[in-house]
Amino acid sequence: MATRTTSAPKGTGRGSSGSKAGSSTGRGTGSTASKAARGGSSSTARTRQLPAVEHHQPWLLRVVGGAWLGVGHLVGGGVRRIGHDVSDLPAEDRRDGAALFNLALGIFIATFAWWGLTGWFPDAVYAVVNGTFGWISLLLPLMLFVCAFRLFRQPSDGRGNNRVGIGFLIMTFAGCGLAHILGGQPTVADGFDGLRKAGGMLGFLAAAPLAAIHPAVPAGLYGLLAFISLLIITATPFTAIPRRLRGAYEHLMGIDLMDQEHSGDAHDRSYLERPAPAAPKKKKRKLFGKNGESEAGLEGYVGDEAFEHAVIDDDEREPARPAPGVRRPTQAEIAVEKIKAAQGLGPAPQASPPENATEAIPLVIPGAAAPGKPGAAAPTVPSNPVAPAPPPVPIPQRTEQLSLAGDVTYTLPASDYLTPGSIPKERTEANDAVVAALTDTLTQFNVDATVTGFSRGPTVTRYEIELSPGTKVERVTALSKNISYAVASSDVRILSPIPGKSAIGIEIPNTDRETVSLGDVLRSQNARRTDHPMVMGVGKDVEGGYVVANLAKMPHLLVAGATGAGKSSFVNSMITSILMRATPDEVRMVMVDPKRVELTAYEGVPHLITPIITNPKKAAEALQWVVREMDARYDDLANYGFKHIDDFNKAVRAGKVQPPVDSKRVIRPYPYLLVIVDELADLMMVAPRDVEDSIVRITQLARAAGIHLVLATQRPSVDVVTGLIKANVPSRMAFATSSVTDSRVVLDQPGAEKLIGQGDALFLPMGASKAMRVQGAWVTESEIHKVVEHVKGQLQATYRDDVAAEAPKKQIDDDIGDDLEVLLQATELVVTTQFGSTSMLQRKLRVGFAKAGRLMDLLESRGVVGPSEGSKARDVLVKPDDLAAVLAAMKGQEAPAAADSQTAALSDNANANIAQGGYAEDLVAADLDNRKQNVEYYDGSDSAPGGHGDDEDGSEDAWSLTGR
Ligand SMILES: Nc1ncnc2c1ncn2[C@@H]1O[C@H](COP(=O)(O)OP(=O)(O)OP(=O)(O)O)[C@@H](O)[C@H]1O
Repeated sequence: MATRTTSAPKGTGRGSSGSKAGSSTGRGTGSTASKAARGGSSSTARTRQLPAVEHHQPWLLRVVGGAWLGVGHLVGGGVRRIGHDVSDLPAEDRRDGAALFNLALGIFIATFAWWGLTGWFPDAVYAVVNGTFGWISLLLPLMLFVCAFRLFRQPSDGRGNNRVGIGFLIMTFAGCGLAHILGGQPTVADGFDGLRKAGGMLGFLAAAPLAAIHPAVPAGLYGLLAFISLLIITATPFTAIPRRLRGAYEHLMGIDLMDQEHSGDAHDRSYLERPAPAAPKKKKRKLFGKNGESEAGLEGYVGDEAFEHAVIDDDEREPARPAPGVRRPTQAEIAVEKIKAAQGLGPAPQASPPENATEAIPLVIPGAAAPGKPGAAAPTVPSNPVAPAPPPVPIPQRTEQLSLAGDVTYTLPASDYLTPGSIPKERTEANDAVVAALTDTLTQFNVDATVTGFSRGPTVTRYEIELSPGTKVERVTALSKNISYAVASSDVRILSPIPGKSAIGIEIPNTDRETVSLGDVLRSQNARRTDHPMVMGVGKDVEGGYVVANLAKMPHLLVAGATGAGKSSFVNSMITSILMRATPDEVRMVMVDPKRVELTAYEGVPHLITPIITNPKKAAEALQWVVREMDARYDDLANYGFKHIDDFNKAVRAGKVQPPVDSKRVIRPYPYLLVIVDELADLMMVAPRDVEDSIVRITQLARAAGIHLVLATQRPSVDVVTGLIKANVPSRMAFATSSVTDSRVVLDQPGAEKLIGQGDALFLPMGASKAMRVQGAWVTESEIHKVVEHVKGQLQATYRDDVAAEAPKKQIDDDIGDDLEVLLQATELVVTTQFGSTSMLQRKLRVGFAKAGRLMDLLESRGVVGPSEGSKARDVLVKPDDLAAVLAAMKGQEAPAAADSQTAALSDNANANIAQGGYAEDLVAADLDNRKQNVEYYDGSDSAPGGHGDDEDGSEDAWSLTGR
């Protein structure tokens, strides 16, 4: 009390606040902690008082204190470097003074208890210590060393340190009692020597009164107490004892290693060490390997994969908390089961054999009482232990992909270009304070619910609340404003329930956010689980797990958020991920950056197919080029009978795709094509119809062609992200939006408006029902520069000049050339028969296959027929009645008056064709030229190449695009 009176701010006239503080402290740890959580004035006042206290310290004390701390920091620095390095602990979190004290005391006691140092001073202290604790004093240095080690390395884990300290105290007490019984129950009358050889004075006082009843009473009681203290120190709940014992046994016997070999780790190791391919049976099954191809070779197709999803799963992540009475098997148990199964001794392991135990590891919070259960301690369980930052193991180099087409050797960037991030904190005092504040709030409002744990992510911590039976969920959700008030944060988000758990989640921003480095995400087990070139590091989720996703499976992504929310940083992480993992032969990119600044760093990387496009008009044209590229790829897929480009590529690599006889075409695997638009709004302003049409066309079909769109915008309004675009872009990444309306546009649900910006995002990959909160991966400018310099040093960019070039406006006649006559005949034939078949043109007009295909393309571009539909005949869009008008328009004559409407309809058709799959009139020439530039023209014999001569749409066979 005296301290509080002196430390209250002087002369501020706030005597009442001082006394209020006094009373609140009197309520115990919980309320003090809740005040800390509320931060603001109380904590500020407290920090302000400190210098005043220090000022009044005598100088000698300050010098000695400073020296002590100096030595503490020195020793602490060394201890923190041992094993798993935690040397970058923030200075304000350290407790080196207290740790050094424990260490010094331990050494001091050890000098005489262990090493028998004599002298008047050690003898005197020995007499005191040994007289008090008996031979248990031998163990004291050990306990003090453990405490010192924890305080040096985990000073912020206050509750954990207290737990260990309390455990040791109980253990000492119980040990002395036991030692007294085992030492023959000496009495004081027998002399102190007898007491010293037993449990000392403490043991005598603890055990003698009970021994009067029967010696078995203190023996049993203190034996039990010693056992309990062991559980407290090791944070082992009763229910987990068998599991821990088995775990320890298996660890000692080396069974855990076998377990790893049998499970995911083996895959990772094999990844690094590249064992001979002859031992796949023990490997975890990996369905899709490089370029999404099946490891099983050509037998597997992309379409074999059920429940496809974009996020690379974290097998090691704790699954949902098991229902009461059901326990998940441990890794070790699974290993044992597997071994038994392999030996024919038992069935293969089940995913979750029911057993009567739970997994929770309660950590007791002193003073934090569970609501509705007065006096009961609320256990706090980090529901999902935070994954430590992955050790800086280099991202494995994929040697098999290092040679590019044309015998170019390509080395992927070294993983140390991306620096490791800060070590994640598992739990800080702020977390404990929030737990106390939440508990207080629930108690105040008489809600029968308990804060059962929390998981700390980089940006927010999710606290879990479990309701007592009969308590309504609404009773907690209705408290959202009170909770915000109690924790002094307006960004509280309530999840009811946490997906996969019977618990309510309350997400509260961390006062000490952590940066998620892209390097760490790409080095994580999840990222190393696959070497698919389209995998990107997304960030870290609320449970501290690394989120890694495959862009090819999204298959298109909308990134939206207010300015400064972190979109561009996300796009940077995405591009850098690709540059780190993929060669230009595997992934090519088209970057559209109307803002002109965001993506300039990537100019010149060999993955680009065209220089970065900054002009919105050209960007719209580039999208149309993508449509054409997609169509060309589809033609190949249709001609060679594949449904997905991965399967086609696989067949090409296996030499199973041969170009048509007489063709000079060299068929190469198609790279994935990633089209990144950094500001969609700018494009939509210039050419909304064209852009929307192209996007819709690409998004509807491009997945199988290996073409993927990423559309970013800071204006997620309905005029930018139109209904059509939304319907076709299934994956969403929402950064903080300025309104709930914007959140609904992006995610179809509210939530993004509650995000706290700077990389805090809700990720909704295709197929997921609930958005996942992630802190986006962060990559610095200098890291980007290093990576870009490296890849530019490997290979020069070779741009295609037709992507964003002005589409040449050719005259119709030029386009048709000498073929006008035959085109007119073809038109007549198709319109009168209402049958859009290339083979028919070939037969009736007696033209070669290639020419029939070209005529069909011209008819499509002029809106006479619809787009190719594989082997089916094309739709005929012109009625026989309108034939005259169409023919006149083709000849360049004025359309007959009666046919005016048809001419208009014709041009409408042509426009509509853009959306439906055809090309606008003025793009046709570019398209054809484009194909000619990149293809070997199959100068057709009458039979279709590649054995597809009977296809109705055989024209498509005549044009073969050379894979780049
Ligand atoms: N993942 C992240 N981790 C840490 N900080 C981030 C992250 N993402 C963004 N930031 C911080 O937020 C700032 C703004 O981010 P960014 O430029 O990506 O926003 P934006 O949404 O692209 O904004 P604009 O639309 O105005 O370009 C960055 O400079 C950085 O300081």
